[in-house]
Amino acid sequence: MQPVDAPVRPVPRPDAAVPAVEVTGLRRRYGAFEAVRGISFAVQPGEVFALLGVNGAGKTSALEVLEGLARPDGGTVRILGADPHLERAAVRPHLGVLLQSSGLPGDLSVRETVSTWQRTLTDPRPVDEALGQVGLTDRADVRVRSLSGGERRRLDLALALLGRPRVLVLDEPTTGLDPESRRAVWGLVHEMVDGGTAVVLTTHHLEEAEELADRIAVLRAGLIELSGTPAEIAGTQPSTIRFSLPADAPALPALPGADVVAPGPSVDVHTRALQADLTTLLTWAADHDVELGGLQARAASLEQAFLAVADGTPVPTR
Ligand SMILES: Nc1ncnc2c1ncn2[C@@H]1O[C@H](COP(=O)(O)OP(=O)(O)OP(=O)(O)O)[C@@H](O)[C@H]1O
Repeated sequence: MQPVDAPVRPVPRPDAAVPAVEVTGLRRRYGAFEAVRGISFAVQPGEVFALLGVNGAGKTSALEVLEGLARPDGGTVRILGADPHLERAAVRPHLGVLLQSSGLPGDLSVRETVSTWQRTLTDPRPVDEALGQVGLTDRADVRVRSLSGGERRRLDLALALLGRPRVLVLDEPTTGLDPESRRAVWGLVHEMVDGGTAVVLTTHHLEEAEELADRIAVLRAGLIELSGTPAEIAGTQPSTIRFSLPADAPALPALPGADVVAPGPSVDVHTRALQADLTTLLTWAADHDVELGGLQARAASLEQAFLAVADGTPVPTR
């Protein structure tokens, strides 16, 4: 077996046609329990890939293998063509990692923490630039233990970005951040991606996945249940037309294939033919001089698709 941290072949240059991240049939076990049960995906330079899933779905267990912190129990992981565990010395200079909890020493100041980290890197950003990026310039001389939770998270992110990584792995990057800081983090991720960095992230904020991710995989019990662009994933669920009817309205027209839920005057039509069914309803309403009160028509959201996977509702294959 190759010793950990042995000098190994360098990773390919940025212009090489190698996926930034390639995960094939990844499995991760804790004793008899298999937390990740054979997942595969690839992420290209300049792409953001989000792993979503309810608590315990296996996201962190998978990310720890990408980060080189754990070995797979099956399958392979390659970061820039190299094994992040066995070829750690080659991968590490190009990999930025934001763990779910970082455990930084509390008695160092923010500046000392960044300077210490900087010494382990080959081409780090200057400390002031790193602190400015995450809005911690004014907190540079404060001890880490005195930072708020959100400030500490931003320091974690500064450390992840410090080495100008080609691959960035972010485990719940904005948990605990206020809405303004969250937007600032999104801006930083966009900047990194524009510079060609590949990003793999997990989040419980679906609007974050919608904002950042080019592609998403939804994990359930260690398996990828659904994957695609945010729009493709949302599109696995029916759209909804919602309105209310006056008491004397005639019977609704037939809407073949739609699910019509009308517990009283309010009506929900769940449909995979939004435009056709909306046209039928509007024509019917005009013909019968009926007003569709509070009419709304909306495509399904990522949240609906996510909840359907979490509930174990079968997702139609496309
Ligand atoms: N060290 C461990 N020993 C035993 N089981 C573990 C260990 N770490 C994680 N697990 C289990 O593996 C499963 C997946 O955990 P993991 O932390 O990967 O989930 P997750 O999707 O990241 O969840 P969360 O959203 O809560 O962070 C869970 O059932 C968890 O209890």
